[in-house]
Amino acid sequence: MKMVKIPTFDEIINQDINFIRQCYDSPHSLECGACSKSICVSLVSVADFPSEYGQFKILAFVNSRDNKEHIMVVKGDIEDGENILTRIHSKCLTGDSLGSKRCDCGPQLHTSLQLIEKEARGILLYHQEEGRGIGLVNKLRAYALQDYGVDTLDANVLLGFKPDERNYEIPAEMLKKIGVKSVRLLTNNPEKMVLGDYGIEIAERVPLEIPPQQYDANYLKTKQEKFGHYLHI
Ligand SMILES: Nc1nc2c(ncn2[C@@H]2O[C@H](COP(=O)(O)OP(=O)(O)OP(=O)(O)O)[C@@H](O)[C@H]2O)c(=O)[nH]1
Ligand SMILES: [Zn+2]
Repeated sequence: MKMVKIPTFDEIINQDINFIRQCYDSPHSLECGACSKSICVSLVSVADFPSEYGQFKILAFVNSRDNKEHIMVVKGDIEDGENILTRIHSKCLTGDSLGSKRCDCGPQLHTSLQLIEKEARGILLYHQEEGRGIGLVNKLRAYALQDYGVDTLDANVLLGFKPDERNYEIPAEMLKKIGVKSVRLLTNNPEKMVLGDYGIEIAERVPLEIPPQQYDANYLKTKQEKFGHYLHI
């Protein structure tokens, strides 16, 4: 067997991306005793990520609170950290991976990656908040309630949750970690504009509207009417 020297992860992270070199200087470890913030993230791997949308880098992070894993797909030179086309995509196993027609998540994910590729620069951050933060099983229970005519907001409440349990602290920390200062955020969701409160400037909101289809029309209508999403339907 031909022997090759396998670098350490520190070396891998440092070797070819300048912006990552800067952020990896962070002294904070996974158990972040050193950090005064309520949470911080560590960048733990970077690898090439060729996909059907183009050539990207894929970055892996873990957070200091519960060691949960987070990923980010990065395109192009983002070293200046300014005005970066960014999508914070909340996990949706059913829509992202199984082709669900109950929601617009799958098409939003694919469109985001296409737009980032077209611009030759940008970030897709995959936010580990399945079902608006209630988890997969509870989302599927919410679906069952919706099958009896309850809308997505009321279904969450009937299950004992807030209408939306997500927050954007970890995404903001991940973006700061790689030197991002301002973003052009791909979203229709006014709640995501809170990113500004966590120290990431939102230079612009870029709409990401997917036309309603047979099975997601009510879901999108509820997003517009009850969650205040900027949708034109
Ligand atoms: N609780 C619950 N979550 C859902 C339901 N349908 C989709 N989701 C989740 O909703 C999340 C997407 O959030 P949305 O509020 O639809 O949209 P958004 O990502 O906040 O807004 P955009 O940035 O405009 O896409 C994903 O995590 C999905 O898994 C549902 O009926 N109930
Ligand atoms: Zn979805």
